[in-house]
Amino acid sequence: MSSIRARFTLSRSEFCLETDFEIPGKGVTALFGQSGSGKTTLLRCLAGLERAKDGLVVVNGECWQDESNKLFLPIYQRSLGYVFQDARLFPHLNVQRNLEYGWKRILPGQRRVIYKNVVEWLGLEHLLKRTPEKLSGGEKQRVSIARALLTSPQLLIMDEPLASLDSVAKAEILPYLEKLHQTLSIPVLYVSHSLEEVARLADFMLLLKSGKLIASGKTTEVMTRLDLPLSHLDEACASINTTVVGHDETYNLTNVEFSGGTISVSRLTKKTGDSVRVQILAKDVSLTMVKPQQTSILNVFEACIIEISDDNSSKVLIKLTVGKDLLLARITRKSLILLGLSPGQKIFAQVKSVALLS
Ligand SMILES: Nc1ncnc2c1ncn2[C@@H]1O[C@H](COP(=O)(O)OP(=O)(O)OP(=O)(O)O)[C@@H](O)[C@H]1O
Repeated sequence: MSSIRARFTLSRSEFCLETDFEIPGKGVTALFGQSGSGKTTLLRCLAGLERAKDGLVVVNGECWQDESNKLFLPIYQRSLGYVFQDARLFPHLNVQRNLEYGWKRILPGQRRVIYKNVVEWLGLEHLLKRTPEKLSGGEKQRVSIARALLTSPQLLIMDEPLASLDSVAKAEILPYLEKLHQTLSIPVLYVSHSLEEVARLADFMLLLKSGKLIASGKTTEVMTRLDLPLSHLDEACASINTTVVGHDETYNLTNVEFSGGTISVSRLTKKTGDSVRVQILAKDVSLTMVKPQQTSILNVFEACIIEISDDNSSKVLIKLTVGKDLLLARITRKSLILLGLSPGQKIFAQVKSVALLS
C-alpha cells in the first residue's frame, strides 16, 4: 500500500519536535495542533528546509532522506507542491503565465496531471488573462493551488490555505478543495486550525501537541476519542460518509444512508448513489431510553454507549456507535444520572441538526 513515512527529531532552544508517523499515500491528511505545537516546523522538515537529526522521509516508495544521514535531498529535488496562507503569485504575470511557470518546469513524460483538468477543477477558465491584482483572495488562492498541482508533485502541502480569507471567500473555495479531494491522486498534507475544515476535507489526521504527535488515525476516530482534546472543543463533532438513497419530493427532503440507518436532510441537488459527507456536532445529539414516537426530530437512531467522559462541571461526553459509525453526544451530568446511563447500554440518539460537508 502507498504511504508517506517520516521521522524527525529537531531540538531548538525551547522547543523539541519529535515525530514518527506513517500516513496514507493518497487522500487528504490533516495536521492539526495549537499555535506553537510545531506544525510549520514539521512541514519544513518534510520539505528539506530543516535538517532533522536521523531524519527519515519516504514518499510512496521514494526516499528523500534516510536515517544514515547519507541521503538528504534539498527542497528543489523533493517533488513537493507547497500552498501557503498567502497566495504568493508572481504579480507581473497573468494567471495563465503563473500556471505555466509550474507546468513548464516538469518534463512532459513526468507530468501526473492534465493542465486542462487542473484549470477546470479550480474553476479558472475565465480568469486566465487576469493579473493577480484583479483577483479576489479566494481566486488568488485557487490559482496558487493550481500552480502547485501543475508541478505534478508526489506530495502537496497546504499550510492553512484558508487562514487569510474571510468567511465568504472560505465558503467559496471549500467546494473546490472537496472536489480535489475526490478527484486527485496526489496525497495532500493539510494544516488547519479549524475542526470543521478537517471534518470536511480530511480522511486521516495527525494531532500535534508541544512538538509530539499525540494521535494519528482516521479523522472521525481521532475526533471522537474522549481522551484527546478535540472531543472537548465546543465544535466537537463526528463526520459520517453517506450515500444518497432518494428524495422525498412532498417534503423537499433528501434521504442519505449510512451504516446506522437513513438520515433526512434538506433537499440536495445530488443524485441517488452520490456520496455525501455529513457532520454531526456533539451538542446536537440527545439521548432517549425509548424510541420517541411524537417528536419533531426526524433523525433518530439505535445506538450503543461505548464510553463516557467528563466534559466540564455540568456536561459529559458520550461516545456512541450507530451501526459501524461513531457519534458523540454532549449532555448534562444531571441527564446522565437521571437516565442511569453506562457503557454497553443500548439507547436512541436523536440528531437535531446535520451539516452537509460535501
Ligand atoms: N527558527 C526558530 N528558532 C527557534 N525556535 C523556533 C524557530 N521557529 C519556531 N520556533 C519555535 O518552535 C515552536 C513551534 O513553532 P511552529 O511555527 O512550528 O508552530 P506552529 O504549530 O506552526 O504554530 P502556528 O500555528 O502559530 O503557525 C514554537 O515554540 C516556536 O516559537
